[in-house]
Amino acid sequence: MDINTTTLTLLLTILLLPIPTYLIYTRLLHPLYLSPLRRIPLLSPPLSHPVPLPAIHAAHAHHGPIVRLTPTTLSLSSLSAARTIYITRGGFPKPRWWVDQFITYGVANMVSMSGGARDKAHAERKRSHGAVYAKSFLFGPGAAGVERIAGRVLARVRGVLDEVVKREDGGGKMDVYCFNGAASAEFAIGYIYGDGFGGGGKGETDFVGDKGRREEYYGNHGRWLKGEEGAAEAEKWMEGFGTMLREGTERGVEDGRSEGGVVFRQLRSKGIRDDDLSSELLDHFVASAEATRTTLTYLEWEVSKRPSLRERLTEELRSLSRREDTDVPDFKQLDALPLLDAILTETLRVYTPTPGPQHRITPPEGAMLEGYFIPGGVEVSVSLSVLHKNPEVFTRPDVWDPDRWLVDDEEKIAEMRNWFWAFSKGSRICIGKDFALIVLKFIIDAIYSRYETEIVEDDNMQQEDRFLAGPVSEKLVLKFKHLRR
Ligand code: HEM
Repeated sequence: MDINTTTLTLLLTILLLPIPTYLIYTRLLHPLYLSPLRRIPLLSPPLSHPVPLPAIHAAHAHHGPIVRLTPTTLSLSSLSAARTIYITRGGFPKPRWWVDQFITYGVANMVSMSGGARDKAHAERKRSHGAVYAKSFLFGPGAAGVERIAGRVLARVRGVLDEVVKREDGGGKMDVYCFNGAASAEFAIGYIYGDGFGGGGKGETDFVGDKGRREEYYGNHGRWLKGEEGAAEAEKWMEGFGTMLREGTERGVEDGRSEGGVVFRQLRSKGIRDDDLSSELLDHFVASAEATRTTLTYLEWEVSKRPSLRERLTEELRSLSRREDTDVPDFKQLDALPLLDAILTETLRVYTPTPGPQHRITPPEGAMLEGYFIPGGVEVSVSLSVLHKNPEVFTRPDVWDPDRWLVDDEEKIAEMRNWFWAFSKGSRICIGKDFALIVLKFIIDAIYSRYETEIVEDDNMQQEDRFLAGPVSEKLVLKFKHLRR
């Protein structure tokens, strides 16, 4: 060995030695002997972040209510841990890497704020929405506006479905995934931005009637949410779309053509303007356009497999009183229908639109979880579908069975409701929960009070493993047939 080779070997050893040392320390010594979390079972073999949802389910089935998914991140599955993490004293904040993914226009909106007991900005932003999404408003002072939007949107939904049924070539067949999104998106546009949109005129949205328009929107929406190739351009497109809606609404208000949507007016009254306003409103719109289409699509899929359940649902829907001019049902009655509510709740339980980990970080003073002291700054989460598939609470948890919500046992129903977290709970509870539920019920009524549905194509209907989890195929083809009145 000459001097050059020796020097080179020495140099390489000095340079490369830290790598195995680092790996041995972080993968072996620290997690096994030094970490304050070392007594908590560690997923084996260790997977890297993010851990697939099926592996999280399996880890809890094997190790119980607390498990280390990676040496430094914890998953929990008990109701008491969920309450500590998300509810008690405002819950824990979200980690920075997580909220940063939801920033649009370079400004933090409600979703992209950390939250938790110390984040006054999040609490303030949530308060600035006032009561506009609360059930007491939607069913009280806001009811006339909701009914007006329902009359317009549902007439279009029925119009498109009637066309589909009549069409000789298609024989009643339609891919409903995108269409479902369009129907709920139109409700959201009306409520958030106002009646000036969705009329089908120039510059308006008409997602229900205009297939090209909704496909253009959902193409960008999907690429952006999934972070796929082209995500940066898609984000720009989405921001342009949000600005177009916000500025169009402002112009409509200025020249007296529109009074602006309920949410737009509320946020403007709190001084929220420009990109800040665009960002907040766009976020609500995206939430409406995504989570509701997942729910509607799985609901239609399950109902289409069960003709006798569909008959029960139709009978229930046909018992409603309706407005003669618009056919919109009385929505207090609609909201109180037991079978409809059971079918919707069961769909949200089994096919939770956000089934995976709801990431949080322990506060600086640390916290007790499942009998362990967890120091501050540790990433913890509960996966909503892990709560929803607890076999001790939900018998045969993977089976979609709406009748489980109709048993004559108040205690059992209360227990299941406690474990039902589709909209999360605590300070980060979905602000659009009651709006989403009534919109979904309106659309289900527009379909199943008039049509029966049959499955034509349902390949790859399993949920994607991502935060907003629709069907892998992004497609469900149904055949619609008119029911006799
Ligand atoms: C089936 C429909 C829906 C489901 C299952 C759903 C579910 C959720 C969940 C689980 C969260 C908590 C997320 C987290 O903590 O990171 C959330 C938050 C949120 N949702 Fe929804 N959502 C739905 C529809 C809607 C609609 C229609 C809107 C608006 C009109 C909306 C607006 C929001 C907003 C703004 C937040 C953030 C709240 C906060 O940061 O405090 N969602 N939603």
